[in-house]
Amino acid sequence: MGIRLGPNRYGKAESRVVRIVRDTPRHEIRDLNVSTALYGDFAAAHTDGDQSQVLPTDTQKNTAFAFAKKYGVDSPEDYALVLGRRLFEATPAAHGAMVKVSEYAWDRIRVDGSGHDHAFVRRGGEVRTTAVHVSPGRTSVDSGLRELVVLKSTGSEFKGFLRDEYTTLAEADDRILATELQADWRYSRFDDIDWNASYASVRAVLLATFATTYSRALQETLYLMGKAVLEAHDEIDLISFKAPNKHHFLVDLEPFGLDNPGEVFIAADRPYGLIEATVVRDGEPS
Ligand SMILES: O=c1[nH]c(=O)c2[nH]c(=O)[nH]c2[nH]1
Repeated sequence: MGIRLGPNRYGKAESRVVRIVRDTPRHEIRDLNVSTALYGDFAAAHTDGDQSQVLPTDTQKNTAFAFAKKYGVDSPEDYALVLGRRLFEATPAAHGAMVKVSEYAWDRIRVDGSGHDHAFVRRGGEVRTTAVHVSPGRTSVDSGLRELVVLKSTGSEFKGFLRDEYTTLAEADDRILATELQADWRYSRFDDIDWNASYASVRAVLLATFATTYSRALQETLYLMGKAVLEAHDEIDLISFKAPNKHHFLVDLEPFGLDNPGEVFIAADRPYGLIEATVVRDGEPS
């Protein structure tokens, strides 16, 4: 029985690239975690110890830093596209290059009512992401966010569910709905997109929809959020969610002679329901 090399790729993971724009006293900061990978005809490196076609991961890392200087970081997407194209073109054996970027946001520290020129505080909350794939047939851009933690203290129920002999869950007419949202959306085109504006708008649509729609289940809320994004953004044809249901259980305060009409909860960290869904524009492959 023969043995052969299966799928493989290689690259530099998690280069922490911080770009400061300091052309004026008012500095700007972009803080990125960059991972690159190449795939293609790299069999000889695995089977013959032949590195002649291997662009070192060290070079990939160097390019990530050099391009932050050379081209700046207008958006994670623009940066990932130019980096991905370069790595692909620099490596004849490559069939494709992938660049993944997570961006950590910083806000200006407010002093006497205005934002400081060069002192920043890391914004809590979500991480912005993009994944760019460069290959001869197709370039794709998937952007998204992670760790967007949201909660609504009413406007959510869960009832009418299937029951069997192991079901103990009580129907909930009015519960807390909370999740730590992961969303990834796919751009159908990428030549004329204002990436930063598109990100800000998708985020705003997700939050507004979460806030203003009544929830009969997290599944319904995810679907409504995805639908709202696709309705508002014709440049996006698919959005996927991964949403842990961060359960909040009402605490029984009766032993202490206290009532508890939806006021005191225990936030359970695990286990959690994990709801995943993709919302797709009609006619698009999912
Ligand atoms: O929104 C919910 N969806 C479920 O599928 C589910 N299952 C469960 O126990 N609680 C919930 N809540």
